[in-house]
Amino acid sequence: MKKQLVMIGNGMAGVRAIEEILKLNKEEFEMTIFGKEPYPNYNRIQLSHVLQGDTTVEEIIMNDWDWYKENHIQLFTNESIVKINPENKTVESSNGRITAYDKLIIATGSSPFILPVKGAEKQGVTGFRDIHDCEVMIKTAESYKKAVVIGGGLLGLEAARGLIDLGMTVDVVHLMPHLMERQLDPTASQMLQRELESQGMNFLMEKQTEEILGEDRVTGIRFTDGSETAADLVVMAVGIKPNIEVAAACGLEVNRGIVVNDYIETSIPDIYAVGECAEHREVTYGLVAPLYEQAKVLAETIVGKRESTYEGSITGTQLKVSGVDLYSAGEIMDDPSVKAIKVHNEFDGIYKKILVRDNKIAGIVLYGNTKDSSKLFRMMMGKEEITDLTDISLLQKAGEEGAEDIGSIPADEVVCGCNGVTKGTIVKAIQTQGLTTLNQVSGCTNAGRSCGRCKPLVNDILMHTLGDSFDASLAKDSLCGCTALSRDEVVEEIRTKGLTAVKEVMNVLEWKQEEGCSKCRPAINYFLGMVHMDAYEDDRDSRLVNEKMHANIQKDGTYSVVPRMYGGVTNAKDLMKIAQIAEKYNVPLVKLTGGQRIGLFGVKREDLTAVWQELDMPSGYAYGKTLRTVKTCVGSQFCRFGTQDSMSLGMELEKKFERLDTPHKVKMGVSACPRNCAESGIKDLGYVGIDGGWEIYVGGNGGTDLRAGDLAWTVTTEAEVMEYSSAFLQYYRETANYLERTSTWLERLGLDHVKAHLADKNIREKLNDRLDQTLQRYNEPWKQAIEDQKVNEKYYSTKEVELV
Ligand SMILES: Cc1cc2nc3c(=O)[nH]c(=O)nc-3n(C[C@H](O)[C@H](O)[C@H](O)COP(=O)(O)OP(=O)(O)OC[C@H]3O[C@@H](n4cnc5c(N)ncnc54)[C@H](O)[C@@H]3O)c2cc1C
Ligand SMILES: NC(=O)c1ccc[n+]([C@@H]2O[C@H](COP(=O)([O-])OP(=O)(O)OC[C@H]3O[C@@H](n4cnc5c(N)ncnc54)[C@H](O)[C@@H]3O)[C@@H](O)[C@H]2O)c1
Ligand code: SF4
Ligand code: FES
Repeated sequence: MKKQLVMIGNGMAGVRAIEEILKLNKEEFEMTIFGKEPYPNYNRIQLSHVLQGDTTVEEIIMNDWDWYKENHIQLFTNESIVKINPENKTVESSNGRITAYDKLIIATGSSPFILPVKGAEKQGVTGFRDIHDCEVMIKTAESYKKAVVIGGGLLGLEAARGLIDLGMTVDVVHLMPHLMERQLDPTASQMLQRELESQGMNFLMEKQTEEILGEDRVTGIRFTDGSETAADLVVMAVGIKPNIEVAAACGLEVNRGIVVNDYIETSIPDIYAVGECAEHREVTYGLVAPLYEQAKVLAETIVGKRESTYEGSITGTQLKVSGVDLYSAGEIMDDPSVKAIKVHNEFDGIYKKILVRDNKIAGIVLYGNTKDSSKLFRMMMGKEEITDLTDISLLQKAGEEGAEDIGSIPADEVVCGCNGVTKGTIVKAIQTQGLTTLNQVSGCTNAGRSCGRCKPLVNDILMHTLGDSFDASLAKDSLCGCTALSRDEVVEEIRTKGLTAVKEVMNVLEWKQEEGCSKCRPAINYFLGMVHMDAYEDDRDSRLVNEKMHANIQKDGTYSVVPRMYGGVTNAKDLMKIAQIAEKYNVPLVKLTGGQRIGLFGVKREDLTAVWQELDMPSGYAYGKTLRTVKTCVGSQFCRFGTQDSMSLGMELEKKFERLDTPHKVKMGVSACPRNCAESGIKDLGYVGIDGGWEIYVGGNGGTDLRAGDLAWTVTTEAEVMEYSSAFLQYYRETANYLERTSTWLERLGLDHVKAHLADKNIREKLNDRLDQTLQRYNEPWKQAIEDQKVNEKYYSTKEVELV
């Protein structure tokens, strides 16, 4: 009979230990896992990205329900273990279920530390630890405006960034004079604070919370100095405490965590503790890298190998906030026992500090450029002598950029810090197992499976190792958790099997979830339209919510109305009409948008159809994955510098491409001279007039991932502008991942590749033809709502609309 292995906790460290055990011996145990949360194993680290709106809960599931079935693991979710009985080797669950074990792993993780202040139990006070907390914050942000995050550590700052992204105003309350004082020295900390302030965070430093104010629900916070701040939501991010209660109650030796030895054994035979709940050599850890090391050792211990021991870890930290690049490891503070090598370039916002003791690196703090982090960490961990190195070779010149030279990275350098995976391991896996995609490399080596920061580098190693045989188009990432098929495979199946409807695609291609998810439904609808061109009937209900409504939902549940104004040009008649409607419907805000349009903000859902009917103007698609706006300068018609007629080209472009579905939003700019008043350099397609023609720039982006467009073509006529633009857009439509901007798409395929492909006149013509055919299928969306009562009722009556 197989031995019974029971695990308490279904989190990151515990399930990693199970994976390691399965790798060593699939047959030895019958496994049962109890998890307090109602989900299969998910990537807790990515909750910050869920909150920041970069990913969804579905996408962060690491081992789905099928994985447990396939590995014959009995999983009880929503069921906590309340008691361990070491005498008769059983555990008891919150449902009263008694389960016997031969070996028991405790992997209960930690809970957020909630400050024991008056009012901490009020509604609107939460920690940030699990999917539920994340959902509470997202929901709160729908109806409330002001959040206060207590704690300026890693978690607090990532939470604050997410809450800003959700539209809330955020105060971060911090006890100490400097943020992240355990990871950064004051210089780096101040640089971080300045950056975060520029992103909209407000800091209340050196404040100690005394009381959470409000009746049932929080309304504010009072500090010990008597000052107060208002709050609709309070997120406590002041550290964590290991979950040790059940372990302590059964007589296990506990301190801050459950005490384990170098084999990850507790004080009672056949009971083990791993992860944040475990304490090893008086240290508990709160990052996955050391926990995964523990998991590996534990697996060997449990299968009786007992070869490796866990010796403790030094950890490196990074913050997952876009626009912030920082890294720290080891010691951080200058003191008489260490010498520091520092580079501080205030112009480029770069700070690098290495602390050296006895000619060996003792600590690293990097801000603004963390390219050297792996190299320095390896040197620190290997206790390398640095006597022969110059300061410059240790710390590359601040601000020095350039592509990573993959060939020069030594094989033993750790590429994925979370999972301790070296370049050598990745290269070997690619070569020996014939891997061709990032997903496969992650699956085999674990690299990239946790915080995800190393993924670009792992991908570069993949490309470098495969050399000429690397084919970007083959690089396979599955479309979403509902299918193992990649984007390209789904598109191919649509073409070859002649699939014509979203549901049909999901049925025929055996989607794991019958209804799909918010990631795949809009993508499939887009692919179907792209493949079948004018023959496809759009599935409106599969679209993202703003597209489904043909209006952007605002944070208070009202909508915006942005009529089309070709090239940003309007006239007195339209302006009067807009003004009258704004007055008639009490529109609270009339504002010029960044794309030179007039937006009416705060329109009630039930007024939308009437507003559009009275406007009698085309929709500006300010909400869509489509051409948004073509921004133009006044150009040769009025400006004395203008060499070309930018307004007329802008209007022509906008009239041609309006309503076209694209993988992501597309913006254009037309400037009539290189002074570039229409900011053509940061548009997906930007045009700059020069003597005798136009320069066409592609792949620019003025948003979060700022990118200057690349000059792709210089042409002489407007007809050529239209031909190249159509070809470029259609090639992007046909090859980009859904929700991939032209900037990332272009970086992925490479400018040279795109230019070479479109250099062929024949190819350009075919792309133009397919785009023209597709354009024939679009109608003015508001006309349909105005004319069709059913559509009007379905989407614009005051009944709740199901959000995708
Ligand atoms: C928002 C956020 C961002 C993070 N970002 C990073 C990062 O960038 N890098 C990094 O390295 N780390 C990060 N971390 C920390 C990392 O997620 C944790 O270190 C890791 O998840 C700990 O794994 P664990 O298995 O010990 O605990 P957990 O993942 O918390 O798993 C423990 C599980 O046990 C369950 N449980 C507890 N008691 C019982 C019981 N009695 N019965 C049954 N089940 C029980 C819990 O509900 C939980 O599901 C982050 C954490 C958060 C919250
Ligand atoms: N990027 C990452 O690696 C990452 C991201 C999120 C969370 N985490 C992990 O999650 C865990 C929890 O993170 P955390 O930031 O809560 O813990 P933490 O202990 O790292 O930081 C807590 C911060 O709160 C401050 N603080 C303490 N009491 C306070 C008070 N009364 N008022 C104001 N500030 C106070 C502390 O000075 C400290 O800077 C940690 O283990 C962390 O490593 C890691
Ligand atoms: S880009 Fe040149 S032509 Fe256009 S408005 Fe500016 S200065 Fe005038
Ligand atoms: S460094 Fe975090 S997943 Fe690789």
